[in-house]
Amino acid sequence: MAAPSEDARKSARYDDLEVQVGPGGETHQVADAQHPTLTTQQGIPVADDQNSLRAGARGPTLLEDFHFREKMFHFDHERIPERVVHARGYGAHGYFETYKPLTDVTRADLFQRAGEKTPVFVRFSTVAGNKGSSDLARDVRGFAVKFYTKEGNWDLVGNNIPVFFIQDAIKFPDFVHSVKQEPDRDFPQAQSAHDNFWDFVSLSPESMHMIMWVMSDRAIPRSFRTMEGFGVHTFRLVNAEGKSTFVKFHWKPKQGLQSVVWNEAVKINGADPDFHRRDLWDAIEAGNFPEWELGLQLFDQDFADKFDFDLLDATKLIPEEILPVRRVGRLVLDRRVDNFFMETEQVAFCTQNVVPGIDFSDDPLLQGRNFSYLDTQLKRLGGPNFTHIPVNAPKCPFHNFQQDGHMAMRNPKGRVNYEPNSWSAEENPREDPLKGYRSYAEPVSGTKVRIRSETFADHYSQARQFYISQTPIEQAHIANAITFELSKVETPKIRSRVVSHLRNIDEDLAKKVAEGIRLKQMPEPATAMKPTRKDLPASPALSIVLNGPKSFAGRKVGALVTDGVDATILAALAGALKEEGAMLKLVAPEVGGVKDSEGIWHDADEKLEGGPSVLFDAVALLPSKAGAARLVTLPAARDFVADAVAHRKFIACVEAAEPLLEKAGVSSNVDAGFIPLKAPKDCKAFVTACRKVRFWDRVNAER
Ligand code: HEM
Repeated sequence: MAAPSEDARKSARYDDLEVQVGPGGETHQVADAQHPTLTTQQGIPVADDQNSLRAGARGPTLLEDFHFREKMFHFDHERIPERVVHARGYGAHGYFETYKPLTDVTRADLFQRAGEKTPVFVRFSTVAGNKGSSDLARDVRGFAVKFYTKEGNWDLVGNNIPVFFIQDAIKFPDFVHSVKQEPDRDFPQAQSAHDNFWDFVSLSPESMHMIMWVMSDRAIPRSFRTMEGFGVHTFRLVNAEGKSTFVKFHWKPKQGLQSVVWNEAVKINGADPDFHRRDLWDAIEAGNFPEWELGLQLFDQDFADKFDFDLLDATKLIPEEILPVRRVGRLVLDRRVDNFFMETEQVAFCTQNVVPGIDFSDDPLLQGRNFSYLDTQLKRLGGPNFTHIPVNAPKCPFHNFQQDGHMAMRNPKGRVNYEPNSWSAEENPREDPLKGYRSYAEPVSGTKVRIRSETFADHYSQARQFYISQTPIEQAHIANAITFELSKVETPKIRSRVVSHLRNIDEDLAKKVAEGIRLKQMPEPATAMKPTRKDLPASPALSIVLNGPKSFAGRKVGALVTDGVDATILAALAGALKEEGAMLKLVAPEVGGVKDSEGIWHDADEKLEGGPSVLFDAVALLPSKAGAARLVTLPAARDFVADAVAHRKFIACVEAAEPLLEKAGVSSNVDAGFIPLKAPKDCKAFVTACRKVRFWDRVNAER
């Protein structure tokens, strides 16, 4: 039998595409003017990427097939360890612009000139879940910013919550073990609603302030774009004269604060587990660049001495009403990554990456973090040279004598690799006492002890202050969240112990939770090292609802449409949203789209079953009469409406949608959150109403 020819290919057409097929029917696409030649990693041109080299068309694969070997070897080694915490994240590039020089408080180069733009890379993340977990987990969000300044990289590795669970870094492994999946069963994934977490919490009263925050809507943000960020610890700024000023860092979103409600979060996780990353990607692609202002709370030792709490304790914050936040610049994210792995996955933040003019405090949590990040990245990124990866490399000139190690890409040039030396060489850097980093000369002395300072012992006062600073709906959400989580805890003693701590925070909250989990007997309040201070006033800055957006810009309306949708209303709605800077997404029974009342075709953005109302900030019900008759037969259409009502969204509806409202069991529920669209001009009123984001006054709506 004649040997089969490798050239025996025929032309074939798959609808719009012309290809070649081999004798086995496999598709071949060949290099041409638009498509460069495929090569191996060694640059060798590849003739056939569909078939391995075999002894005969049906024979065994040959060991000499270097192309197959290289391709499979590389694939086999694609994975690297995920981060031990904050594994799931999403990043983007942008810049930071300084408003005014801050020479009075810091010599940090990026703060020296008004209008100076410093490139940044930002990575947002959840903490507990694995890399493939859902975005809307109830969790803290990481908010890590790498500033590529002219005097080196400064990493502000923060969170969207200004306090933390623990006071001393030595508890971090225990805390993280407790919140991640339980070790014997490896579940639950990305959830704190389980025994181990609440067991740890119930035995760690220092976590109570943070618990109030993570059980609040802060832990289920609508978008990375609508959350604040915080450096958490007290840091130091140091000016050219060596004077130190303490600082707390804040990021204030220009988009305003906005969160989802829990029932919505649960459903978003099913409908679109990538909700937050898609949102950031879409916003940047649409030119809708998210912005935050950098805020500083600046204070000196006198303020610290007079303040009610220890500024070295990361479970405490300074209310903005006591110490206003000075806004000093803006962060704009205007460029998505080119490649997720190269940038977002390989970026390595570290609290120890500080530049001249920025320094640490003795916060024992911060001190421990300073050790942890480099250590973990050595393992995660496989060697000490991860600063050679472009996303981690400084963008200013840099020179040192560090060399070799796995994957070294830029050893010093020339003969010199040590100093002092007597060579004059191409690359021969020297230290610079004037420009170089100098640690703040803080006098330090003390007895070597393992002891927690008594100044860290008040665990409840600020937890209470946070709770009383919330609006009633937000307080209800906190009570519901704790009730939900404790209902997943199987051990009754743990549930009861948590309530014993809540009694030290707010009796009414403790009662609501106790009733919610149907506790047989109310526990005594937990022994408190320091009694709860009830005189701390509410801080309105801590509420999300009181700090919502000023406009509907950057938000999305989901319009439920069918064939025959009123063309003038649809056009008016699109126009009003565009004017506001918001987006319109069409949801239709089929993804192919609908024909409007004037016979014009509109492609749909989502098929109804894949585009539930939880994905949108507000909805519009725009079916034709015949369309509504069809929608009432579709469960997904009824859920679309019922969920929008339950989640207290603004709902615009044409008259023809009435049967759908009725079928969803909500027609009797009509309130001022429903905006009838009788004429095109009503669309503007709808968009104006949407600026409030939610119609919180809807009675008994939430499920
Ligand atoms: C003792 C306490 C802490 C320790 C030991 C610790 C340790 C770690 C470790 C090992 C990572 C993974 C880093 C990597 O693989 O690149 C990480 C990530 C992170 N940590 Fe912490 N952490 C602590 C507390 C905190 C606190 C209080 C914050 C917020 C202020 C925070 C914010 C972050 C963020 C945002 C990331 C993700 C960085 C990224 O996006 O790559 N951590 N932390």
